[in-house]
Amino acid sequence: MKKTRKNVREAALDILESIQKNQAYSNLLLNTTIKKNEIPTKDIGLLTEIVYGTLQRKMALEYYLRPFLNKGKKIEEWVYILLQMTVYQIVYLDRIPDHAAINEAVEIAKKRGHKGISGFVNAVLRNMLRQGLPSFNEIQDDIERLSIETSHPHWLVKRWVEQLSLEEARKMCEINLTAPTQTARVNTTKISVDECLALLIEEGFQVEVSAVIPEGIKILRGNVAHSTVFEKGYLTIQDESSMIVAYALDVDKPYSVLDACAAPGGKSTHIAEKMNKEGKVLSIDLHEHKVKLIKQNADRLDLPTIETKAMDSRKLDSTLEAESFDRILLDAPCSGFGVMRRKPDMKYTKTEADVDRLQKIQLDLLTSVSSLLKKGGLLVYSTCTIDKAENEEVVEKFLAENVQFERDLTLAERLPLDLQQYTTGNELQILPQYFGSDGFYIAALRKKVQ
Ligand SMILES: C[S@@+](CC[C@H](N)C(=O)[O-])C[C@H]1O[C@@H](n2cnc3c(N)ncnc32)[C@H](O)[C@@H]1O
Repeated sequence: MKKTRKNVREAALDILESIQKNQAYSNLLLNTTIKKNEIPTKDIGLLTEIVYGTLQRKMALEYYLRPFLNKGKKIEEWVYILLQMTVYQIVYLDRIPDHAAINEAVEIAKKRGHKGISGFVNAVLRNMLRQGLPSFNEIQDDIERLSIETSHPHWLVKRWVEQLSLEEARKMCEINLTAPTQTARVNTTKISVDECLALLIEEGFQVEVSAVIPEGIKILRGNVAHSTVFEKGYLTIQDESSMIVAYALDVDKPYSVLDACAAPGGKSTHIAEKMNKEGKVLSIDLHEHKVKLIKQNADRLDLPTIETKAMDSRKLDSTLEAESFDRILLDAPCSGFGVMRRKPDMKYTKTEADVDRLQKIQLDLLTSVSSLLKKGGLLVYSTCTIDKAENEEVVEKFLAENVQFERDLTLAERLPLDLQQYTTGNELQILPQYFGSDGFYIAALRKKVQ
């Protein structure tokens, strides 16, 4: 039987439809669709852009389309998605002529549906071009306008405006619509930053040193996951904000460290590198398959001081010896609002109830691991979210119940100079707009000696 391959826009429509139906992850679907349809390398960029862009801007695209759709008339889901992805190309992709985007949409509608549907698609899109797009300024309410204009759910924007300010919320919503720059951490137990940069440049990558983390680098062109430098264990792909954690944990000596939520091992490996392969790091994660990833990374980076275990860190106090670790990191499971631009589908699936559910898990984890810390030891709590309920509130509640802990007010002193400005007492909140990293939160807590 002849295999029918789909072109870029048909493939994009398939992916967006699957995400809508099954809430499957966009990155996995992209990879399988590219393989299945043998999408040529030169078209992968466009496919990725249409899929991510349409997802990123979904609410704005719906707003643009609204005046041109008959309110009472139900349209099939795939037709609605086809319209959205075409409007995305018309409005946001300058290199695609409007008529080309419309013609492609009409062809897909004809092939998948019938003449009636293709006529409808053609009419809606051409009407829109003729009459122009509705302006967001027609929306009176600030929160609603920001929500629709930047395609973030209303409840989330409201929360951010209340917790930050309208201006900060706007900056964050806007940066969430842009593609992140790849960053990586040099394994300084194997190579210096300068040598690593030189090797990457030799391999054809465009790279520069991070402005905030001494061992961090920014990749301006290319994907270093496919480099020889990566294969040799000289690099870990990691966001700059995640690299701050090992600094906060103060691991300049060969300590005994517990990383209680460790997979895939980005922070465990950084800690082991910072201790220069001395001391020990016990890296635990709930899932066996994820623990394997930590092991793989530790092996690739040649870090034998990392030991891995699959366990529930809410129950560690019954298996590990009390007060046996100098340092404990709890990089907790969280809503991930700080990494939204990497996972745009998340915007439409998370709910406010998730935040409350997560706070309970975070507190349970924190309480459980706290008994394993030596007196005078340091406990770092971190998340890749920017929501106070999962950050400041968790820390406050934990401290209220655990009087043997106090805020460690020396956090700023341990951080690279340019990051110190973002700390308040024992806490650090990074918003993505500060220096283009993910949003991230860190709190440092000390177990009192007496
Ligand atoms: C934010 S991720 C950790 C990322 C990791 N620290 C890194 O830098 O690569 C949170 C991790 O917590 C794990 N996790 C969730 N609940 C857990 C539990 N009860 N016990 C241990 N690990 C858990 C998840 O499987 C997930 O891998």
